[in-house]
Amino acid sequence: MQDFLIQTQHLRYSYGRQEILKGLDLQIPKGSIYGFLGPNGAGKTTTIRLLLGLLHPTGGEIKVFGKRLQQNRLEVLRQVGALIETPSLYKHLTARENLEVMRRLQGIEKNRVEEVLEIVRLSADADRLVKHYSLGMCQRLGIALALLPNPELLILDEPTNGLDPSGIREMRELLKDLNQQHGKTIFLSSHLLSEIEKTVTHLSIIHEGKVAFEGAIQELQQVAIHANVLEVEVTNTLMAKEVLLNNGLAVESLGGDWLRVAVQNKSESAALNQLLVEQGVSVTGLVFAQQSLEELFLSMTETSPTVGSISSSSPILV
Ligand SMILES: Nc1ncnc2c1ncn2[C@@H]1O[C@H](COP(=O)(O)OP(=O)(O)OP(=O)(O)O)[C@@H](O)[C@H]1O
Repeated sequence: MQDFLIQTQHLRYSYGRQEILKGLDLQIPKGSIYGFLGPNGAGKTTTIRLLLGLLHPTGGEIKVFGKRLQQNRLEVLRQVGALIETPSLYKHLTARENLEVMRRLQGIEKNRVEEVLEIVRLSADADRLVKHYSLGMCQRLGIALALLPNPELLILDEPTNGLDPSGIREMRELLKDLNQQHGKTIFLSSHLLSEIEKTVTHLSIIHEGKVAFEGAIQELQQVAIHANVLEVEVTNTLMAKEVLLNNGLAVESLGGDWLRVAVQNKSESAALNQLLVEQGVSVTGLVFAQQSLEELFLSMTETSPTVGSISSSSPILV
């Protein structure tokens, strides 16, 4: 049976009357790099605060390492390293001094400072003042601080937010290294699939307080492969739309003489063409388009799903 380091069941949270999480079910496999994805304001930081016991759920349950968080908070959180938004650092101290302060406070052995500096690749800059660090270096120092007690699980809130492309690349490499060489399970949030799709092994997508997708990245890629659309140019869009709708197809106007129709695969273009011609509509253009992962993510998190959106109720071509 798969071992999950974090499990939430029907997790609910409200700020006053605003219900942010409406029954969130998450399962984070041990050994994974798990991306927690959702648009701005979806409730990612709120979920992370709940996972760290900084907020209390209004409903549902959280288990970390198989134990109920509320009853075992201190014991459980000892094995969790976290970075929420930008790390709190002493800017007038060096990286080594920042780590040293935390090491002493937590009663950790001295050589751990050198180890974590090496892991986050800051050894060469360890004696520079943090106020001269780039944002990417500050983020890596934040991760080094979280790593001091050698936790099994890391929870990171948007660790690539605001980083330039080279900072994002360094962060990706660091996360993979932490996972593969140091055995850490990593839960990270992001609002951009493109930033994390090369890094994560698993992910979930939240939309309107619930999970719209959860699974391995390959499963999402499979969904995208099957999420095809046909773009059709016709002489009479009104009539074409009626024919397609009458045949149970999801149709969207693209402007001009073009319509977009959801299909299962390329071979269905011929059937659609025939259907329109038989009903007296001339087809002057047909383009088959496969959704990218990013388009799939956007369609899953749009307020009203469109033709390209994927759900078990997505219409399928005859
Ligand atoms: N302390 C608070 N009091 C009231 N509402 C809040 C508070 N914190 C967050 N919210 C609201 O809860 C919703 C979710 O916020 P949250 O920060 O969890 O989203 P997020 O997915 O992390 O977004 P972002 O990517 O923008 O950080 C938003 O509508 C936000 O305005």
